[in-house]
Amino acid sequence: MDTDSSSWKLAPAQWRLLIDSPRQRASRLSPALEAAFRNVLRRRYRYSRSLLLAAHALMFAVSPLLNAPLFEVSAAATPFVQLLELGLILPLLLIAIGLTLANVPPLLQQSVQTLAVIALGVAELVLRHLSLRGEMHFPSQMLGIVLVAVALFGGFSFRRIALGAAVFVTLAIAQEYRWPLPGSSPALEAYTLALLGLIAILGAYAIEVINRINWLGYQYASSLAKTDALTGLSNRHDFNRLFPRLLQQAAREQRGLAVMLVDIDHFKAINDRHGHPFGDEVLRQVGRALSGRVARRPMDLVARYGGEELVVVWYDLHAEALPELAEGVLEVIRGVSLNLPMSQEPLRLTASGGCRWLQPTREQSAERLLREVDGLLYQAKAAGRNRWLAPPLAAG
Ligand SMILES: Nc1nc2c(ncn2[C@@H]2O[C@H](COP(=O)(O)OP(=O)(O)OP(=O)(O)O)[C@@H](O)[C@H]2O)c(=O)[nH]1
Repeated sequence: MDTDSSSWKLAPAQWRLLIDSPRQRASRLSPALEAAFRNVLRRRYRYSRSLLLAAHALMFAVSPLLNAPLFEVSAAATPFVQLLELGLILPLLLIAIGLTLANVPPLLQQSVQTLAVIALGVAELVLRHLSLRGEMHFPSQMLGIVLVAVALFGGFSFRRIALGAAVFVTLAIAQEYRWPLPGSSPALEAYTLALLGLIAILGAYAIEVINRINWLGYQYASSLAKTDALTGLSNRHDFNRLFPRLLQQAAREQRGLAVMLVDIDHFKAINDRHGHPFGDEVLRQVGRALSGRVARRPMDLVARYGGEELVVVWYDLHAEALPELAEGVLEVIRGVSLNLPMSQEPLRLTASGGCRWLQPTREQSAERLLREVDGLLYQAKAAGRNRWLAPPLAAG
């Protein structure tokens, strides 16, 4: 389940704000959001980065065939060039490709890939250096092409690309001036390299902004799909998705868990006497009061189960803690402060609940558990409302 998202879960309106803010779209988000965004990019670029590395690996693998006829490597430089291509860069690229496709920690994957790309850049500079010293032919444009390819298909952050490109292009231009090729213009080489460097940097920036907008849009849409528009709590759909997974996780980890169904008392009368919009406002205020006040831990759930019915789940809970927490939920609802529309008298709001603590087994059915808790809620209503009921040991 997406429990890792709990530290950066935002309400739909907050995502909307981020989408509407040009600054947030284009530059960095808060550290937690930025880390989540980067994680997604890392996964998304896994294959394109592998293909990029594979294309270069192929280039280096066939290089022994091309060194003499195409690059015209001198006899003296051949052993060194072959060692660089086959002994150093090719193995590093192959390891980086292997790690990309294997299931290893993302940090290790990323570090090796970054190392492979840096080594690739250094190799290109060395080959061009040999070319400037008359040991082989290796056009300076090759450096720019590799840089653009890495910037567009590598999925590296814009900042890294900008820094890497600046260093790479500066070094490349410096050597063009330091060892100018007879008959060629270092200024023209520098111009081409600088232009390709600029394309790489601007391309990486544009891609990052587009990715960021897409990611924010996806987060906005998915938070809308999970949130009840009136109360701002999770909706039934999201609850139905998460609750069975939570039961399974509790069974796996042998954790206790409690579930409570809560129903606002005499809500029909509130609607009938004071109008549907006022009923809506009551639900809105109940949602606002509950969110962030009850079941606040990352794995807990608070959702609108239906009409004026809510559901709360506490994960990793001891049985003895339930009475106080269940009473706390009813107390938060009692504390909702609203004046009646006509008389301006304070509304007296109460709710009833049915709850149960359990340590689930793998066979535990979510539906059966909810039916059982619903039965207790029904009994709490029948017993006079404004109370919660649980199976005998923890009854309140
Ligand atoms: N304003 C408003 N009312 C809703 C909404 N969803 C459900 N309701 C109303 O909630 C009321 C629920 O009433 P009942 O299920 O009969 O129960 P009750 O009046 O709360 O009585 P008890 O549950 O027995 O205490 C119905 O009148 C529904 O129309 C909503 O989104 N907004």
